[in-house]
Amino acid sequence: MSNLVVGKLKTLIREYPKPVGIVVDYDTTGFRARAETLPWIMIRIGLVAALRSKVKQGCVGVMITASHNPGHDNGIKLVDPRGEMLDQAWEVYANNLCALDDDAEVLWTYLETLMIELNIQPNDDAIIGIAYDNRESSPLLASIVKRAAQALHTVIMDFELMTTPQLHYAIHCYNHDEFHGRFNEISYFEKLCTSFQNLVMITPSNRSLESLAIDAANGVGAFKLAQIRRILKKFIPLDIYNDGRTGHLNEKCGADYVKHYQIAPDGIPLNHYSKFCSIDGDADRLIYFFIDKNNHFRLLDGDRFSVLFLSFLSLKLKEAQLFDGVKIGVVQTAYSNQNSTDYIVKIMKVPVVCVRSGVKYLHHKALDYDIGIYFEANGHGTVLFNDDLKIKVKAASVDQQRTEQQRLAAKQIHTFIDLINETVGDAIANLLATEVILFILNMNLDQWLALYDDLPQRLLKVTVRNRTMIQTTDAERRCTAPAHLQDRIDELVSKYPSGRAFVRPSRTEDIVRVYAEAATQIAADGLADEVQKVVEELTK
Ligand SMILES: CC(=O)N[C@H]1[C@@H](OP(=O)(O)O)O[C@H](CO)[C@@H](O)[C@@H]1O
Ligand SMILES: [Mg+2]
Repeated sequence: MSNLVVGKLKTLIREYPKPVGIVVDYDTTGFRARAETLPWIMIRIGLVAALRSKVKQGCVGVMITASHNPGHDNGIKLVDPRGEMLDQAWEVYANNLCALDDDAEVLWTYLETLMIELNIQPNDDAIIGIAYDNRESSPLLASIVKRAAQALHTVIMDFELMTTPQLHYAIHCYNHDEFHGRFNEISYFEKLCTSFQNLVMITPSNRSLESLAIDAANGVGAFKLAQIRRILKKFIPLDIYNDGRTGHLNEKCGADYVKHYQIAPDGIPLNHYSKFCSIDGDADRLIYFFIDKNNHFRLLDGDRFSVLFLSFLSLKLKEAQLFDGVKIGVVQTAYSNQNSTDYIVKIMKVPVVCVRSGVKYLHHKALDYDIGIYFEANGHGTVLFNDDLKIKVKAASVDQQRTEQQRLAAKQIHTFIDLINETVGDAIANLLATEVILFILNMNLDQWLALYDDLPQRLLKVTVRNRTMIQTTDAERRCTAPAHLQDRIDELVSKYPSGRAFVRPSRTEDIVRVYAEAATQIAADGLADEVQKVVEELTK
């Protein structure tokens, strides 16, 4: 066995050597970099995926994508058998393998030690499901992962072109008894579309749903949305722009661009619609926007989804007489607008917890609730419902002791749960969920926006010599290094009414992010600029 594996690894290493002196770090988004620098990493991740599958005795997912990064970048991340992100302990193994010398014997020695430690045999069964986005570099990178995993006796399921949330869901299905190891794309779309249609049909109304213009970032989501559009054409007109046929991936379009620059994307006819949304390159982020009557661009970001989904679920729980006794909570990050937090806590009387950025931290915290709603401000998030809650809601929907209105509300929640991808935030599922909530609550985007006013904010990218000089604590809201940085930020913030600012190193780009909020846009910009200067001074 060992000779065979070492032989295969030797061939792979010869084809895709590790550049000298390179150091990489697997974090919440996996590995991400210029595509041409990634092949050697694919070898290591293929091996980690195979071992993870052997340990868990289940199918592990491998997604090749760099999400909202430019088309020349790519990346890789692993999905655990329950459809969730890779267990953090395994990030260490991935990093260790990447740190080793580029030598097949050395890699094999490490793998052998790990297998003994984890009590697995080299020829234990392993299976991985692999998918990629529509970047040019994706098929080659996927082929390297497959070859490395196959060196450790791994069966490969090749899903080819898929969104990140689709892969998470596919892996969940594969490992879940009720799906008998089966997943197919059509059944996933049917699940989403059927729950959407059912929600529209059971809701008494004589209105119809207005067209939605979707900016698909020229990414993989465009191809998938085209299938949803076809199935739902009698229920809602979905018009897809930046559909990947001519434009470049994430270039002046997509959820990250629109959120970051707070402007409309290129390639979408702004005069023809009253509502728009943007998804990102791998379709796990969503944001909405519209042009108001004064011709101003108005953004509805992740915080707004938390508020909208919470409003809908609280209302329906109350109507179904189920609200008391249900533990409902919202998870946010430091990037959430303070006014959204205040609205949820003070007006809606629902607790909010702040965790560090990166969806896996939000997801983990949301599991503490019967209904845990989590969204990053950038539009990545979902809702988690625990099993007891699901049983309670289903029972209430057919309980003849309840009034028709109570049963209907329970049925609306029950059907809504089916529309949500609970494994990870799914832009396509969330877009349908948003549309149906707006329909049920009879709200337009103006009314949704009017629930609260955002505090003006500014987000800056600052290039520094070494971003790891900046260290943080308290859900990344305060700095512990370099010395005096936090005191200087506190001093600046105290000059601004409703001021708030923090600094943290990005985990996906080689930059430091500065965030500032204040009572006016001029003040938020001023605070952000002042904090940027302090960061530059103290990291020289
Ligand atoms: C301010 C911001 O949007 N940060 C994003 C960004 O992480 P950074 O570590 O800030 O680069 O990308 C992550 C992955 O998509 C996402 O989880 C996170 O929220
Ligand atoms: Mg993404």
